[in-house]
Amino acid sequence: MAQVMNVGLLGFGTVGTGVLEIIEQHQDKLSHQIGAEVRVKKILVNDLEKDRGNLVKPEQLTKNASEVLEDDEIDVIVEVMGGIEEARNYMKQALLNGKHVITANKDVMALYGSELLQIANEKNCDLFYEASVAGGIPILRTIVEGLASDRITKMMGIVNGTTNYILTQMTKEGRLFDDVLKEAQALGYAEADPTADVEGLDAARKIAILGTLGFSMRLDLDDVSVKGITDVTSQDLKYGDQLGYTMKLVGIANRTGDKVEVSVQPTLVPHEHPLASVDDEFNAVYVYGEAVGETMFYGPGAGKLPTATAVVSDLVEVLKNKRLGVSGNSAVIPQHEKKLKTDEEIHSKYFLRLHAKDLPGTFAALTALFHENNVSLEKILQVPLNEGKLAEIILVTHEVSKKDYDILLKRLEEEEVVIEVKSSYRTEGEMK
Ligand SMILES: NC(=O)C1=CN([C@@H]2O[C@H](COP(=O)(O)OP(=O)(O)OC[C@H]3O[C@@H](n4cnc5c(N)ncnc54)[C@H](OP(=O)(O)O)[C@@H]3O)[C@@H](O)[C@H]2O)C=CC1
Ligand SMILES: N[C@@H](CC=O)C(=O)O
Repeated sequence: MAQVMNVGLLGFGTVGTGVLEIIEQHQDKLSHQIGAEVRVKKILVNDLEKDRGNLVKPEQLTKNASEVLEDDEIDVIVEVMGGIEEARNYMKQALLNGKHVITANKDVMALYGSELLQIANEKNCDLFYEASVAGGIPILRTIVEGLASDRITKMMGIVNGTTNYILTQMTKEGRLFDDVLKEAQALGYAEADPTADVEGLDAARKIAILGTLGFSMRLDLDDVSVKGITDVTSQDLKYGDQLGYTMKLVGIANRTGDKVEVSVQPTLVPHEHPLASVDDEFNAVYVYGEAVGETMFYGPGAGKLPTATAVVSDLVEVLKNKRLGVSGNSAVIPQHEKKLKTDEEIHSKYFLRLHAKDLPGTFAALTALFHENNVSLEKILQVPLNEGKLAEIILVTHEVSKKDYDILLKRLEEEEVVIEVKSSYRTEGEMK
């Protein structure tokens, strides 16, 4: 009789139902790869009364976590319930009980990944989390295994499907932020609380995970400077486009020498850069390695089946390791001490939009300020507003240190001819 591998699911929402569907529909391929039948034995949910069609038998569902975590017949726990403290505790408990764990939870991995990985190592268990970054793109395995021989110096990623969907629909269809967000929620892309998506926190968690693995340096969420897309306006998108840029929420992790910078912000990417054409819920991660040069990985970053594919592929890896009697976490223990760049060491170009009095001398005053603060200009666009009483001025700088740029911004806000600094964005990805 064929061997059976029992799986316990924590959560049966968008991703959880996808996991069950893939296990059932791809059973032939899975059992061929691992030499055993994969069976979902027990599923933890919140609400036993919820209509789940005929996807599961009522006896598979429970509200009692111990029925999943303490079941000796269950070999692997798949955590797809989301949230932080409860999910962390369940994963911890599962590992302490000697069970392998797979999770799609970037919130927990960004905050408590090192604690959980340590327990996994002590207990000789696997802890895999491929689905936690960029949904269906196998980016973590690519960084840890595919590029193991290289020294990665830069990663730039569109790693949040919800915000990419919103920005794409605002840019291409002229739709309103709130309407598109509702649609992204209905499509299952957004987090239970979409604030984490639109405020950039979800992307920050993912870039912290990517940076930790890519630079082999433990990067915490607090190390990531974060700005979301809630202040981005249709005017910003329009003027960005006129100057040759597309707006994206970009996570950046870059390393110079032994120092790194990790950040997430709305960023203007040149139209010709490959990241500019990554639309809707799709994600992409651009990775630069000293030996390999430029690479880019593209695919669906959210949604039921793409995310579940990553989860079930982790499951196959766990079950293969189990048969071989090995565990696979050692490659992810950071090797380097954390060293973060200062604002003087972070360099970028910036897009700046301001309203100024339309008077003789306005430009002289502005350019004097730029000169005093070591900022030189690459592009300028001026649009008259309010019958010529006001000028909308859009500028793109050459590369400047974050320190000098922040001082310039402050000085601009105090300058008499400036009525308001409307917006300011980093621009990244100039093609060499
Ligand atoms: N959706 C996506 O595209 C992606 C999601 N992820 C991550 O995957 C995880 C799951 O996301 P998703 O499937 O969208 O979430 P959903 O909200 O769709 O599903 C959550 C599931 O977990 C159950 N659940 C939640 N809290 C508890 C609890 N305290 N006790 C018991 N059961 C609980 C819910 O039960 P009930 O059904 O009874 O309500 C539901 O079945 C999250 O960590 C998310 O960040 C990662 C990549 C992409
Ligand atoms: N809310 C997330 C889901 C996947 O991680 C996103 O929009 O990318």
